[in-house]
Amino acid sequence: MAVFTAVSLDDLTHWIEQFPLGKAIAIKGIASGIENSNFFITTERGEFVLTIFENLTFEQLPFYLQLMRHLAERGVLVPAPVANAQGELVVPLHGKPAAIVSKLDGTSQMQPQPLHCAAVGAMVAQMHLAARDFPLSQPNLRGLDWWTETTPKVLPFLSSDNAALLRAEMAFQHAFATGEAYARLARGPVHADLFRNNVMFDGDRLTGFFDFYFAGCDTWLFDLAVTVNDWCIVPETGVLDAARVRAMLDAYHAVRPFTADEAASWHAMLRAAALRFWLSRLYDFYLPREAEMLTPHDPSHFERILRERIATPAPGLFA
Ligand SMILES: Nc1ncnc2c1ncn2[C@@H]1O[C@H](COP(=O)(O)OP(=O)(O)O)[C@@H](O)[C@H]1O
Ligand SMILES: N[C@@H](CCOP(=O)(O)O)C(=O)O
Repeated sequence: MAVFTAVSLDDLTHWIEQFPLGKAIAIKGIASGIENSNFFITTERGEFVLTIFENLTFEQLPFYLQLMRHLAERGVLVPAPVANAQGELVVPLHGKPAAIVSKLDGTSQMQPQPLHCAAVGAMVAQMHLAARDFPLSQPNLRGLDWWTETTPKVLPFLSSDNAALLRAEMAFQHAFATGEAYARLARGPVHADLFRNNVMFDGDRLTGFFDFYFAGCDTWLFDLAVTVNDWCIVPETGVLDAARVRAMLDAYHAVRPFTADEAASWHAMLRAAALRFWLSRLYDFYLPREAEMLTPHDPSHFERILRERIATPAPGLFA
């Protein structure tokens, strides 16, 4: 259950007066999610999602909310934040930062077919292009610096085999990230956590990307590698499914053509994306935060994916 901060209809009734949404009619806690307290709310103007941020601060939030607004204004399917009468997107509720965004239709597609992967690939490319002129900047807070900081914290908990894998992969990724091809990769604001549970489909129609709270500036290729590593695999083994990978990459390429540097970096980037989530899952598993109320995600899933990516040549980025 992921409502860490309770909000009653009474609380909402007063608080919502500052938004142009009419009267509050209903509020319902959302059980899924691990970071924040989320609610579906119904007002005279329709249905929205209210989020109370349990870990992010008032200073950190404008990047995420402004990015969502920027993308929504450019036709990328993402929840549009609602500003209050003062034009603020983040407002305190029960002493914590809170925001209201539009509700996306549909549900997550947890058994994607190539057509779903193609829709996601095309929208990822549109999102990258639409964010090029986004004026705010924030690094990917789960990037190489965080991996470097986190590695010594989790190493004591690992088997010698896994410790060796982590050390070796960190060395490989440091070398990759300081190389010449890497420096030339296109970059900008990216979602950085575009798993199946952060995308909505209404039937086969993509209705939007959400949960932008790991977004930051990083390479576009990293964003795509994170997405492929969740959408285009055989879940039990982590092996890439050729048809889904092809569908996603070709759809992305049709909107924003890949470069030769990206093609040369693709294999290392798939490994980087696997390492990123292996590390965060190890960290959440062995060093859980106090407020954590859900069973942490299984770290061995991304250990398997990382080993598989290291062992197997990557499919070509483009023909
Ligand atoms: N804008 C939205 N439109 C529709 N449903 C949403 C929206 N935002 C969140 N949800 C629902 O709330 C759930 C939890 O949201 P999520 O952002 O994943 O939480 P957390 O950040 O706590 O992990 C999602 O699985 C989804 O069902
Ligand atoms: N996608 C990450 C964890 C972040 O969870 P989310 O539900 O907020 O996307 C993982 O699978 O480790």
